[in-house]
Amino acid sequence: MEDAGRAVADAVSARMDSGRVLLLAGGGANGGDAFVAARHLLVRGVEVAVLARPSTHPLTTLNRRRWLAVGGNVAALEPATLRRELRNASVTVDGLLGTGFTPPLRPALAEVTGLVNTWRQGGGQVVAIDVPSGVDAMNAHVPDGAMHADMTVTFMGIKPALLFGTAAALAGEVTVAPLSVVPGWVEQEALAAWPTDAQVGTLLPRRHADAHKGTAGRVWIVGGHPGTTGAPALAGVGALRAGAGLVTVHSTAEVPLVTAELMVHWHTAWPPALAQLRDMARPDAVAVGMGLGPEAVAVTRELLSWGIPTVVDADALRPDLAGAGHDRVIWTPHPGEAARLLGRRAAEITADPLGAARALHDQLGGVVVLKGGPSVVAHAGGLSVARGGHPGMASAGMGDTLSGILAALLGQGMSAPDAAVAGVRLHARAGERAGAAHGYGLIASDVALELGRAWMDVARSAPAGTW
Ligand SMILES: NC(=O)C1=CN([C@@H]2O[C@H](COP(=O)(O)OP(=O)(O)OC[C@H]3O[C@@H](n4cnc5c(N)ncnc54)[C@H](O)[C@@H]3O)[C@@H](O)[C@H]2O)[C@H](O)CC1
Repeated sequence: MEDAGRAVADAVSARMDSGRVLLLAGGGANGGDAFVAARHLLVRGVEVAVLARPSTHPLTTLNRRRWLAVGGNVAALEPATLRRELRNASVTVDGLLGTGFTPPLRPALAEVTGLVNTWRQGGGQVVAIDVPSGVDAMNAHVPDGAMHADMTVTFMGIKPALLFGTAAALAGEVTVAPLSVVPGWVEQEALAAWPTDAQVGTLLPRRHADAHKGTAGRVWIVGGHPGTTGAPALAGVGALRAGAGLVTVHSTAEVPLVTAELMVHWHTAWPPALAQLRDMARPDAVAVGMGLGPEAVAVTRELLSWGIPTVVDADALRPDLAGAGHDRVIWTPHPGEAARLLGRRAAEITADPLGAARALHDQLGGVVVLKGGPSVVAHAGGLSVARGGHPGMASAGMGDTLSGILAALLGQGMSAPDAAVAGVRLHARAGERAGAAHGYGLIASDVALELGRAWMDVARSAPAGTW
């Protein structure tokens, strides 16, 4: 609790250079964090006021006493006192309810969150402790009356509500405060990893002076059929822009020549084409399924039997292929494809992306990338959630581009888990860059063009000497 409160005080100090801080302390341990934060702010010379509900947690009672012992005051949290204090506050710290919240929000607290949300709309800043009050930490759905925060300082790993759905919009900027616990405890106990660019950057392959297109990876894109030829082309460009040395599209459709660097092998039909592919030198990685059409399952089953690093996407994401995979396969469903694979509704997938990704991994094995904002990676080592991205990425072809990126990383020798974690972040970072450059109406080609700069952003975030 001491570490937590100090982290909150650090975050508040960083957001303001003057003004009065109002801290709202609930009865549980979330309120205890607020009392600790108030004490740290006071000794730093910050003007502080505390309004509190009766303490029901022993550590909150203890820290309430410590707050009084350093000369702090505390008044009962009532609507009238809250209105008065809000008039003088620049920042309000929400320490009312944390992970102990059980919906629905009781009327007395709903009145409090309503007053603070109205104040915030007038320009005040809200810093939430652990989760915004009224948000169920484990659920992306938000009950009415929850607090709206500009920043959330959370502890002991990320919570689903801070990452997905409408709940994430209430959290504002999220930081995970390190608490002094037994080393490895967070990794073991945390629901999901939320790797920083510094961590992702260490995963990326290095390019050396003697590199050539063979060492940069030979990738096949197997997809397309008459009428859907853009998907494999976009995947091919994604692979090239993610560093693949040689990319060939194999299709029974006339794939457009979108760039001279992308090779296209036009086959007449799949059964004879598979015999041809079997006789060719195996690629270092293959991505299959994009726009592949009705023969996707048969073609994918054959490619999976080769045991090479494989990305399975789009038309190939069928329950028939469960059990046909292996450890070097990355499955890349969006929520609709995930619903088809799991026999659930898409709304169930988006309400609990971590649970859905875990269920998909149980069904398919290998590595699963449940695409979304943000994407979730599920592998034998656990779950990992991508940071960043851009809402403009909600447009056709973004998934095809991601499949190409993943195949390129596999082709450069990355393990399937590392390729998935790094690939979703590179894709998201490129989306952020494209969003900043193009504003509204992003297309997948904009994102592909930013991949090289996104790669360097992430790579350079790694500890000095890594790159
Ligand atoms: N996880 C860690 O290692 C740390 C957690 N810390 C902080 O502790 C809170 C969780 O504390 P807890 O006492 O379990 O619960 P809360 O303080 O969130 O709230 C419980 C409090 O609220 C009342 N309550 C519950 N539901 C409702 C409701 N619907 N309406 C109104 N009131 C409700 C309940 O009766 C209790 O009185 C965590 O978030 C962290 O901030 C540590 O301090 C840091 C390490």
